[in-house]
Amino acid sequence: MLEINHVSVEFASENRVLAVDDISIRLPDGSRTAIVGETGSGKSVLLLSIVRLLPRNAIVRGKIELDGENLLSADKKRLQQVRGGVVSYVPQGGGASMNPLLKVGYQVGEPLIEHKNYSRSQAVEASISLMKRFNLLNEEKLARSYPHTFSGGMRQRAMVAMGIAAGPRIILADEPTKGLDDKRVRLVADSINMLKEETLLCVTHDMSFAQAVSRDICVMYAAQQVEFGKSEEILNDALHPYTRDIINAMPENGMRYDDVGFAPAHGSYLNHSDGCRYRDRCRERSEKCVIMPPVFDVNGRKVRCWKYDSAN
Ligand SMILES: Nc1ncnc2c1ncn2[C@@H]1O[C@H](COP(=O)(O)OP(=O)(O)OP(=O)(O)O)[C@@H](O)[C@H]1O
Ligand code: NI
Repeated sequence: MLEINHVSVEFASENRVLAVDDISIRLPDGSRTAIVGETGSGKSVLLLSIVRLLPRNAIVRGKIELDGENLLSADKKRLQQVRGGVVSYVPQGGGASMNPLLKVGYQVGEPLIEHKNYSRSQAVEASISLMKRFNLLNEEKLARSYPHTFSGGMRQRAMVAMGIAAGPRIILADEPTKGLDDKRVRLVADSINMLKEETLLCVTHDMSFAQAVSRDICVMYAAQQVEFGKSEEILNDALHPYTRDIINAMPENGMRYDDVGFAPAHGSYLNHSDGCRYRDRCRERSEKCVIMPPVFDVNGRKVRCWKYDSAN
């Protein structure tokens, strides 16, 4: 079980930026959660905080517990064991983060050398069978090729294969479908859905992809969690006005994502005194929204919106 408990991340640059504001998500073993939200909402920073890969000017508060062990206080050696071995992180922009100078077979198998003491040739063997699991086709040849000979979609899938090579229990994937066409998005979704037992936490811009790979959805807006619940319920009946807006913006609903608008200027929300951050864009705002709403529980759904204040 991975538990993100009241986690906040602030960057101590000239202008302080609160990139993640008091996020709590429980990830029981085998759970599949998608984090959705627009550019700058703090999705990547949240994933990076779990594997402790944030730059040094980041101040992380709260707790991130792996079976009760707080990863925020783990030492370097322990983190090395956890990363790749227990929790694997598939970075954003799959292809771009592959090393252009190393053959794909070696790169995909590298976590096995690092965490399972495989020899180089054993690791390449294993990576070929992993790539077969992901139907990359011509896997032996691919293993001997350099990343630039892969298409974007193949690289993404090779990255996911690399992420699971050492058999981690928890997979964190950042935008594994970024820049891919619909067909390739489906291929990545299929690859991810082949993983049955692992816990998945996947960041995406794409609601349809979130629906395809997750059972729970966490919606982030301006560093906060605004809605959390079962994917099916959220897609059928979104409660937060922002969630509703992004669902209406799904291509099949005839609107483009960008039409929804943009998040407020970053760093402008270091405190809660400005009220609900979605207020200016919200079609359902009321006088109460000048006060920051807390997270309300609506039949198991968590929603940060005054509309669901049962004291009303
Ligand atoms: N090293 C850093 N120093 C200062 N601010 C940062 C740093 N890294 C990220 N931020 C800020 O933190 C906020 C959240 O960024 P983050 O990358 O998590 O957004 P995101 O939701 O992943 O967006 P995208 O969908 O574009 O990937 C942004 O305002 C960003 O500018
Ligand atoms: Ni990101």
